[in-house]
This record gives sequence, structure tokens and C-alpha cells, in this order.
Amino acid sequence: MNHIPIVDFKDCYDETLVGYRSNIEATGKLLLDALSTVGFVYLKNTPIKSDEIAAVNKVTEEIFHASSSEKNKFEWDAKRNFGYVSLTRENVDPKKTDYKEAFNLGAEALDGDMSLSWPHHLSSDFYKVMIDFSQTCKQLSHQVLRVLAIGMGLKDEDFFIKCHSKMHTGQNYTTLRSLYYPPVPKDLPVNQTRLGVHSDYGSLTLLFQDDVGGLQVENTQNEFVDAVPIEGTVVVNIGDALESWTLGKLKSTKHKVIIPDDPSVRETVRRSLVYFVHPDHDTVINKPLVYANGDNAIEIKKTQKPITAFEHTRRKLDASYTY
Ligand SMILES: O=C(O)CCC(=O)C(=O)O
Ligand SMILES: [Fe+2]
Repeated sequence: MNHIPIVDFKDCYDETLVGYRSNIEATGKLLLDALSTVGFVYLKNTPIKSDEIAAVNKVTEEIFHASSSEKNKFEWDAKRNFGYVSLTRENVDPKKTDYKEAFNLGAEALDGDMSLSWPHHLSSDFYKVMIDFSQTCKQLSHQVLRVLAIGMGLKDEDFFIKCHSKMHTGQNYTTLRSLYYPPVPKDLPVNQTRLGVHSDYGSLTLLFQDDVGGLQVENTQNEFVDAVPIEGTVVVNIGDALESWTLGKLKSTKHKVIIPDDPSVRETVRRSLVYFVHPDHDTVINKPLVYANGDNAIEIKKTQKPITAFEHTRRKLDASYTY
């Protein structure tokens, strides 16, 4: 049985609905239950439509299907976190090499910066489709953060949203990335995998996987269990920043994408889309949160150096890319 709960997000948007308040309180508790145990949840009935995801997959496919020399003209720029990440360039687990390609859109790209080198001639709709989709993801992530804050009983229900108010600007690391896992060659070296074991770095992640499978999530017995694709759902998981911020109450769970044994699946391309939500750069993420019931309202210890979201993520990114 799948150990990742499914939570229904319907009626979590329209404040004029009868019962809206009690509904988001109940949904918040379910989210908290899932994210403080498994660290992952499937959200169903979100406003994200399958045709939006199909549109993103189409424009990104136009890029991934281009020749290597064309793609490398848009080679990933570390400073801007923008561009094409070639096979094995980024390795999230230092013991393994990731057999995947990606296209990252960091802050400046999500801010619509036209001066970046956009691959217009490979995909004329890429710019618009990606930016529109990131806006949809931003809205969903804000609503998840709000409902979660309500479930957690934070004194200020909008606290998380306030700490994510600079998404898609240079003051925040939020990133949209499209992943392309090519067919796996028969002679792939054993130290290569689709995506190595890792936890995400930010506050939370929205993940849209296709129906190929391969994502595995660690359970409480330290076993990796399939997170099977469920049509129409968005996978949401907690990242390291939010785990640290909540003093470990929310779990940043390890996960990976395996290379399947089944030869027909190995020959199939796997696609996923990942929206990594990060707190604003200046957010101190080792400072306890303030709860409505007064729990945990202790100040950061005088000896403990405040860590900002910026410092935390910079360290993680520096460790995972070959510059
Ligand atoms: O491709 C996937 O399903 C997982 C992607 C992921 O975990 C990541 O990019 O951090
Ligand atoms: Fe991840």
C-alpha cells in the first residue's frame, strides 16, 4: 500500500463558500499529519489543470529534443540559475551520477527578464507557457502555506506567506525546473541513476510526475517505497528549510528516482516538473515559530548564529553542481 496520504484540496480557495473556514482547518490538520510524518502528500482537486501541465511538457520537449550543440548554447548559468543542465552535470547524491537533463528557471527568469538568453528559436511559446505556469504554482504554494499554517496553529496564519512574498524576484531562490530522463542505455554504469537520494532544500516542493513511475520516498523504517503516479494529483513535500524552521516537526524526507528493472520502462522517457518553493533570502530559518497557544515562542539562543534562507540554500547548491 502507498504510504503517502492523499489530501483533498477542493473548497480551499473560495472564501465565500459555506463552511470554508472549518474546511480549511480540517484540511490543514490533514496536511500537517502527512507532512509531519511522511513528509509527502498527494494533493487532489487543486486548480492546476492537466492541459497546463501538458502545455509545459510540450514546450520543454521542443528544447530537450534539440541537438546537444543547440541545447548547450543555453547551458545552465549558475549565477542566474537559468538554463539547460546537461546529462550528469548535477549530482544530488555525491556517490551517484544523475542520468537526467533539466531546464531551470530561477528568480530572474520567473520575473520575466527578457534580457536572459531564452531559447525562443527552439520553442516559440516556451517563455510565455513557463511564466504562466510558474504563476499558477506560486498561487497554489501560497495557499498550501496558508492552510498548513492554520493546521499548525501559528499565531499569524499569514506568517509563511509573508516570508514568501518575494518569490520570482532576486530576493528569493524559488525555481521552476523541467526534468527529462532519457531512455536508459543497457550499459549504463552502476554508479549512475535517474536521480540520486536527496532531500529538497527549500520550504516545500510541488512535483508533477508523468505516469512512468520510479519516484521512491523513504518511509519511517528507512525503506524506499514507490510514490506511484496518481493522475490529477500534485505531490507536495517538505524541504530542509521548513524542517529546520519547524524544529523538525515537518519532515524533509529523502527521495530518489530509480532506474526501473522492466526493460520497456527503461526505454521510456520519464518527465517531471518541479516547483521548488523557497523562503525569501533574508528569512531566518533557525528561529522558532510562534504558535497561537504560546508553544515554542522562545527566542533564538544568544550563542546560535542566525541562518538565513539564502545562506542555507547557497551551501546546498554549491555542494551539488559541477561548476
Ligand atoms: O523527477 C522526480 O519525480 C523527482 C524530482 C526531484 O525530486 C527533484 O528534482 O528534487
Ligand atoms: Fe527532490
